[in-house]
Amino acid sequence: MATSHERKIIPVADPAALAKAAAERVIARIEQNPGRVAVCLTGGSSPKALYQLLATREYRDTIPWDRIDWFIGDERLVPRKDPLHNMCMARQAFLDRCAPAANVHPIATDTADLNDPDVSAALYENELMAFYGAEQLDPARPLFDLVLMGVGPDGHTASLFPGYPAVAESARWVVGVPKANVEPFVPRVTLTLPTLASCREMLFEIAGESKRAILARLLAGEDLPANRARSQHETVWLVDQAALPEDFRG
Ligand SMILES: O=C(O)[C@H](O)[C@@H](O)[C@H](O)[C@H](O)COP(=O)(O)O
Repeated sequence: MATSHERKIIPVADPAALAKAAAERVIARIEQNPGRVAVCLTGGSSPKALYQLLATREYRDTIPWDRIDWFIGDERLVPRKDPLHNMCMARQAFLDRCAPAANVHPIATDTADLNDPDVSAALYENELMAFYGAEQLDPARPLFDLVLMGVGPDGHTASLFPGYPAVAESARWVVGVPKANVEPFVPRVTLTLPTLASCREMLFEIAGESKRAILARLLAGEDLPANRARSQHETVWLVDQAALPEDFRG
């Protein structure tokens, strides 16, 4: 049953504990769906430890790789082998060693229209719709089992930056963003809030002292994209002690 817009905050000790807690949630989500599982990954530095953990023997041997499809919530418009490319990071951290190539769904960035994020967005929207088997999202049938997310210093999540039109987009599944609000200032492609919301669980990983200031603003309820991003079902924030503002520390 949908818990709609509630959000659960789970404090953990440090980045290692956070990666482990996230890995356990990934496994639990996979186990809850005996069919084809869809996971939407995120970029940035925060999820790297989780990705590397999933490739270790302990997790790798228990994950049914054949029935999991891996998508990405946003992409930077750089060549697909550039270290700044989000799916490239995920590939290097675990997918290339673990997942069948056909189950990995990157956003195309190596086209002749490399500088046109709208072209990449339209291609990915078509791919998501084909995977889902419909052009309208049905709240009773989420697109993703799990969506991973991070938070940027300005309160962005995916490539949904404060005040940008992409944040208000309600019809399109994927949109182009001509310029990012933070480094790298390259064009981006991002799934929109309704698309990201179409999941059984949205899982944020927030760690480190550098996140404390923005986390305080978010917890105070400021209207920022990371606060608007909610699953139609379950939303969980894993937060380590260094990121937690004093009032919230255990
Ligand atoms: O492409 C991106 O940059 C991301 O998907 C972005 O939304 C990221 O999750 C946050 O900026 C947090 O980034 P860090 O994990 O590097 O702090």
